[in-house]
Amino acid sequence: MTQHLTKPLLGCIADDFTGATDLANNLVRAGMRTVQTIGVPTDNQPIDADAIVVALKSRTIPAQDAIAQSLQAHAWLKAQGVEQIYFKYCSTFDSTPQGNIGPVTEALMDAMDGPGKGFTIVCPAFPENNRTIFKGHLFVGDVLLSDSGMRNHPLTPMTDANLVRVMQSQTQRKVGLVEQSCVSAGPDAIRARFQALQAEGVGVAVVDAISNQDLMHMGQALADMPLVTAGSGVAIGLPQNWKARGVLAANAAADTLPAATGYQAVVSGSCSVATNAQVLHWRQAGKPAFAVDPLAVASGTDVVQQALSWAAPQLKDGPVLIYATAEPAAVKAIQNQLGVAQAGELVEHTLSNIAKGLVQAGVRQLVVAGGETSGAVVQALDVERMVIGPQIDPGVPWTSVTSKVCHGDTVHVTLKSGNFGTHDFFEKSFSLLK
Ligand SMILES: Nc1ncnc2c1ncn2[C@@H]1O[C@H](COP(=O)(O)OP(=O)(O)OP(=O)(O)O)[C@@H](O)[C@H]1O
Ligand SMILES: O=C(O)[C@@H](O)C(=O)CO
Repeated sequence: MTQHLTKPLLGCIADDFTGATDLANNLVRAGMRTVQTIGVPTDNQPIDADAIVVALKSRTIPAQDAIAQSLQAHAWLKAQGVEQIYFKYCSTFDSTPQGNIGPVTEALMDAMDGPGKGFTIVCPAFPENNRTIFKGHLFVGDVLLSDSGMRNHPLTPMTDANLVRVMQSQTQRKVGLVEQSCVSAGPDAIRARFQALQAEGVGVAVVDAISNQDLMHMGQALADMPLVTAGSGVAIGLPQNWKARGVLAANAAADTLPAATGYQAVVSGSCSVATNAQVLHWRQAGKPAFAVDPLAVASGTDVVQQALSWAAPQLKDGPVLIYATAEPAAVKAIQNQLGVAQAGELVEHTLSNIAKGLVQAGVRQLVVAGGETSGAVVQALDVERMVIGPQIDPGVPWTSVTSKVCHGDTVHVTLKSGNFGTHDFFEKSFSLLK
């Protein structure tokens, strides 16, 4: 008997791994059966899902490489038959003056065909996680992006909150703005504004959003846009379009994972404000924690072995934390000695080897903090796909993976974006799996 597969409707390209699970989480919660792949699959086997998220690690690599990988993902998704492409970046618009958000957006726009190909939006808003956009300015909680902890990010310091200006500095296309007063007026007003902007020669519109209601309005106005570029928030407004057309069944959130087994560990390479608070909370509770010193690694000490030998005898007693997380001044001092990219890579390499060793030692519930760190860890675990499970905090679900480093066993993994999660996130994650 021929098996009937549903053709995927939405194809997503995420520029980091935590961002990919964040997006997949929002799609699953909005009723789309979602599959997340690690990198671009090497075969063209049809995937039975409503949405596919291809997770790349392209946020901070050279722009030309990010473009090449994103175009490859785009071609693969198109071959799967998706109707709409979604380029997912960070809710804090993490990028450098060289990109990669602008260059990748332009390359994807060039690759589009059909009506609407010359126009797209930019919208990192995610109100549930306190990322809002007003008059083109991105707020993190109560402060402008440029006054938030993001100004000290180790790889992508964000020092300008004006998204029109930031995006314009990364793209040849003219950037315009759809203000919140228009967004709150509803989908017709937004569509009219899109047309007016296009008539003025605008190719990319930053769209304000301060609430989920704004995102739902925007979602309707995006129904026919072939390429959407956004954080994960905009995704909550898209499924309604397919539901209205009767091509998306009402799925109860498909977030059931197999039962969790094995030891528990946290590996943290994020230096964001929220992660620093989470590490502090863990340490202040007297729970086992091992600090990775990047300078020791650089001087040739086998820190991976040290960390694994430290962890081995205590894994049976409960979760352990291994972290390189540090406050901005300490990170700066390390970067001054090692170089920014070199320090980042060194720490990612160390933490991913530690994560691999922990899984080989029997860890089957693993919390990873930090987008770049998560990318390195998931690659080290040799994983092809992630199944999305229940949400721990907005933007962060548990997932389950099949890892080749433990002979195909199931490992429960959560990839926590740097600035997501409450201060007790690590403890809460494990209690949720029980
Ligand atoms: N002590 C340290 N000194 C220098 N660099 C560090 C240190 N600890 C971590 N790093 C590097 O800082 C970078 C942190 O980026 P990562 O994406 O993992 O976290 P994040 O930016 O907080 O998360 P997200 O991208 O999800 O917001 C990584 O490249 C990591 O290797
Ligand atoms: O959008 C966010 O903030 C996250 O999904 C992310 O991309 C962090 O790396």
